[in-house]
Amino acid sequence: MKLEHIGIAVKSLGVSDELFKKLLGKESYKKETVEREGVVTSFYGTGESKIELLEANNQESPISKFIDKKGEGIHHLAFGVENILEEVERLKKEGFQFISEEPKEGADNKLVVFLHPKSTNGVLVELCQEKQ
Ligand SMILES: CC[C@@H](C(=O)O)C(=O)SCCNC(=O)CCNC(=O)[C@H](O)C(C)(C)COP(=O)(O)OP(=O)(O)OC[C@H]1O[C@@H](n2cnc3c(N)ncnc32)[C@H](O)[C@@H]1OP(=O)(O)O
Ligand SMILES: [Co+2]
Repeated sequence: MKLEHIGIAVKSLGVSDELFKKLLGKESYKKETVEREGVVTSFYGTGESKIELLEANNQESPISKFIDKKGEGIHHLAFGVENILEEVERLKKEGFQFISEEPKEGADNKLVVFLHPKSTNGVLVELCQEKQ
């Protein structure tokens, strides 16, 4: 597995895009809304991995809840896999708990699933596979 992206919960993409543009010395290469997750995303390439900024677009969004409880900051780690269904089966056998085992459409042309942070040392983990 490779670290594909780090998801960062932000209150305002307008503000945080300015900050990350200054920090990384480059523009976001893509902005995409994923309605099902209640998020607007903005991506930055950083070598082999990416930074995914996440702003909530409604009050029920996981990002709204996260920011209300913990404030802005690292929200999840995403690992890129070749075959997401095989990885789900492998990790289930290892005792990990999934929020949902069925891969769903994520951002940036990916299928995604999430492991529950309670089974991964308090860190929300996403698995993602490039869509064919
Ligand atoms: C853009 C698409 C995609 C991509 O392509 O990259 C994305 O990245 S989408 C990102 C947003 N989507 C998600 O986060 C989906 C998965 N998350 C969830 O299903 C939920 O957020 C959750 C993890 C199941 C928590 O939901 P819920 O139980 O309703 O919220 P609570 O606020 O009650 O939290 C329960 C418990 O979990 C802790 N928690 C919540 N979020 C995180 C987190 N990101 N990292 C670590 N821990 C988290 C929360 O603190 C609570 O803990 P306790 O207080 O100890 O019970
Ligand atoms: Co993500």
